[in-house]
Amino acid sequence: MSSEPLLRVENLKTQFFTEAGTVRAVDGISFDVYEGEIVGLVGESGAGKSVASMSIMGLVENPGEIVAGEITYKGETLFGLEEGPDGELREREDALSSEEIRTRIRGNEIAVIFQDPMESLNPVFTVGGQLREFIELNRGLPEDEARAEAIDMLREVGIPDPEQRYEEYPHQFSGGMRQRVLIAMALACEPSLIIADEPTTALDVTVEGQILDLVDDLQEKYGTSFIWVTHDLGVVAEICDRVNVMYLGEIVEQAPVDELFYDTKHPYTDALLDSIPRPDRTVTELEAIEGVMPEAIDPPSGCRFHPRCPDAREVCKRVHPDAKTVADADGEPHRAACVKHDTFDVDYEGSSPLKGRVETADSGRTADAGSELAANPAGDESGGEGRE
Ligand SMILES: Nc1ncnc2c1ncn2[C@@H]1O[C@H](COP(=O)(O)OP(=O)(O)OP(=O)(O)O)[C@@H](O)[C@H]1O
Ligand code: NI
Repeated sequence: MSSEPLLRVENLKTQFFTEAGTVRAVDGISFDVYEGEIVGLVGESGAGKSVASMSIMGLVENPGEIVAGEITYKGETLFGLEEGPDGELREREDALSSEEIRTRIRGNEIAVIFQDPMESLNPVFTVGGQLREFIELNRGLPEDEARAEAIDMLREVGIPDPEQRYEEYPHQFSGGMRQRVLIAMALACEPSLIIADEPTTALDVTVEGQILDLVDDLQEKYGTSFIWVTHDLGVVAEICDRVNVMYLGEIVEQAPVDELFYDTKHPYTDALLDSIPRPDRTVTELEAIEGVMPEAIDPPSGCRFHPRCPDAREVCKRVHPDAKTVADADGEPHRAACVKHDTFDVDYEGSSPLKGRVETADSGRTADAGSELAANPAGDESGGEGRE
């Protein structure tokens, strides 16, 4: 791992100013992505993973705004604030303009893959035509070269008979094949970083596994870095090198992937791990996280996870923990935001355990929500009964 990260996100805060109040969607997160590594952003629905991704891409839309922090990519400032002469915060002068980010960074340097390929592919044009046009526009290649390149890319991402499939329309492709096309598109400009926002969530597990294998291979071949957004720690285990666990806009644990799994330091990560379906356990035996995640408009006092945390004590209601290094992971810091670790020095041991914690910020919804995360990891509407 080289000393300078490819991407550095420091104390990033992104908020939405809505009629109901200020949504603190991303609330002071910091993480790095080094060259050639796959970094996970994991957490339940609403944790702020997508907003964090959009912030990096400079794609936060009204009523949203990045209100604090710094984003640095290859030594250039994508976002940064400074105090102006009038004492007001303003965008730093050395920060790239939105025009520069659009033309020079997005697509060419940092590409995105979204969950739903049908939103990114135009149904009325052939798959090959769209890929070819994208390559023509972004790499300035003449049409015939771009066509050859597009076919090569389709082959590269494992589309069989690429010459023939080139002429087909998106609806003629399966979900997994469409996702492969999007990966081809993301790779087409040879970006240094790809942000993948739950690209395999809608796929069945077999196809998901194939896509993850493909990404692993391509990552090795091209040396591309990835930010992999998912709610699924199983996916994290399969492809990530390092992981950031998000809860209500914050990163509550950050560690190399093996450390995270074998020396878990945050009760929320523990709960997420317990809710992963495993072959040796059936769904009914899964331990679920109690309650649902509260709203980012009015987060709980102290530690935001305390209303659902099995380890919560009185002190957790009062003290808001910022992530600190709580262990050394082969020379890399293992960070956690939980006061049960001695580093925090707030007399957790002397504090009395919270009882009857099941009521949360909105107790009306918690009655049967105990198994929500475990039974329904995709957050879809189908319910989780019978899921393996
Ligand atoms: N345009 C918007 N206006 C108001 N609030 C928003 C907007 N977009 C996102 N939010 C809020 O920001 C918070 C974080 O949302 P985000 O989409 O980043 O979550 P996520 O972790 O990506 O969840 P999921 O797994 O469901 O995709 C949520 O509380 C969400 O309601
Ligand atoms: Ni999302």
